[in-house]
Amino acid sequence: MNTAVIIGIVVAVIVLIALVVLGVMLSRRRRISLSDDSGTQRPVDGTTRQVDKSGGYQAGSGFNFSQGGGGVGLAEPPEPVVRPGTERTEVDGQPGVGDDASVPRDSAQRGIRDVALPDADADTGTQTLPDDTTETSAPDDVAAAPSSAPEAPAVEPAEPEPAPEPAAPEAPEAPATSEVPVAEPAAAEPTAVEPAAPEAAPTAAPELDEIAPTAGRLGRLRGRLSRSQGAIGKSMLGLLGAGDLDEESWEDIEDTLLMADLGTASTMAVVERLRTELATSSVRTADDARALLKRVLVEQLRPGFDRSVRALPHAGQPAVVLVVGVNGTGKTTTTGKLARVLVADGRRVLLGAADTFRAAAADQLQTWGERVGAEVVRGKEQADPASVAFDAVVKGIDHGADVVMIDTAGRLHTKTGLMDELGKVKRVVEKKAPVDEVLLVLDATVGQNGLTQARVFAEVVDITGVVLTKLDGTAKGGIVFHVQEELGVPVKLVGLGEGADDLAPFEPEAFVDALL
Ligand SMILES: Nc1nc2c(ncn2[C@@H]2O[C@H](COP(=O)(O)OP(=O)(O)OP(=O)(O)O)[C@@H](O)[C@H]2O)c(=O)[nH]1
Repeated sequence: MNTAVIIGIVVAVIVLIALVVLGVMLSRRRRISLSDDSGTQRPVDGTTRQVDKSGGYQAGSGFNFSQGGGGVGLAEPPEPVVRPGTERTEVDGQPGVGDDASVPRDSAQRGIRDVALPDADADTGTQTLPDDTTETSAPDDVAAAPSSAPEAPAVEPAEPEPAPEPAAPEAPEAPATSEVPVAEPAAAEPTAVEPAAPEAAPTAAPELDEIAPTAGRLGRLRGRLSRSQGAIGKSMLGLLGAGDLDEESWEDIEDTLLMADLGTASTMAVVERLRTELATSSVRTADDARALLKRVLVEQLRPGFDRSVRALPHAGQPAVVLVVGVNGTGKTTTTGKLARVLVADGRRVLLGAADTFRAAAADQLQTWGERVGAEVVRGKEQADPASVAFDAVVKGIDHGADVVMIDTAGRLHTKTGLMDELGKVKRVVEKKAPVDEVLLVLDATVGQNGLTQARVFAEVVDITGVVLTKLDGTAKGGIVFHVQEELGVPVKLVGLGEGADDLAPFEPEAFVDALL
């Protein structure tokens, strides 16, 4: 073998080795960039922190957001949702005005015409809204069917014929000025949100609110629970601290819990645990009684539940949050309050005003959006809500929003047509993107009636979390126990006032602390 051949072989070997090394380096670099996109989250307590990529993170005792898309499950899976079955005819205590409760819930439902939507992928990136106002119009087939438009309600919305599922509205090319419609918040200063004005904004940027720190809100708002504090905490501690408990005292304890709306199952479970614990451990002081009661109540609140709100983007798409509930429970207010928290967390939020019955509802949401720097997609009055929700999600995807929150119209759970319409809103949205979170907003002051509502909503749209509002106005904070027990769905957020920052993540320990 001559020298030239040997040199040739050596060169070939070196080139081969170099190629292998290069290949390994390239594959490593690709792996890093792939897993790098969603790992940095900005907690809402004002610090910047790297978190694991498992989806959820704990921002101190602040709000806890996670990714949906099936990646984040419940730490403690809920028991199966209780289906109402024949109980759907239960209408005791329901509002009577215009109520169609006399229509049996299990009677044949009016059909919903399926109209083919464009392929989910086919129009991604091309669909835009017609103009900067972000107002969407009902698809032609909906607009052309005035019989489906409900009468403007005096007390409650009249039951409309469900409109046909809309085809995605054909939208003309958007003008260049609407290229960046989702405000980019200043993530570095989460408590004083300064989103950059969208390029399209023709007027001066609206004055943005300062957002109260989100960490430890439940603790700070504990005074708001004073009414429940008296009804549960003080009464129970008084009874437990009275020394040896005879049967009559145990009955008083039971009554106290029932009156605070814990519901029979939770009341029995709490009493049982207290009896067992008192038989085996000595409770001599008020502190002992408090510690025991706290332990038992916290356990009953299932601390293992995953209460994170699935509002983080995943797979390159925004999270989709649907907010549902009966009239006046606080859906719009909650949507606005939560948008504030998300914006403070550095998220791009887009709000969909799918309440097309009341123009005031969309205006209300628009005001919230302007105050926090979140864009609002709204429809014409009486437009098909499913169409508006669909448009909002399309726009959220097109413009790189992190989360699209859809505020739906209040509807009585006893109204078959309105409940069908809500089911349709979810189905239509899901043709574009999965709905990650369905938050049922329940007014805590209505007590047991809230449970009846919750059962029907759970059946129609598979709720994933409950927001209990107006806990500041009731002595019946025990409804939290009942809702979870009955639905197997976690209470994720609580409303503790009308103020923009009076929304807190629900934390069993802090909640029980506030009660005792
Ligand atoms: N005290 C108190 N009031 C609240 C709370 N949440 C909402 N509200 C008030 O409840 C009222 C109704 O709130 P909305 O957000 O308009 O309710 P909604 O469910 O969107 O109403 P509809 O769209 O008509 O169904 C408003 O006056 C809110 O300020 C809360 O946590 N505490």
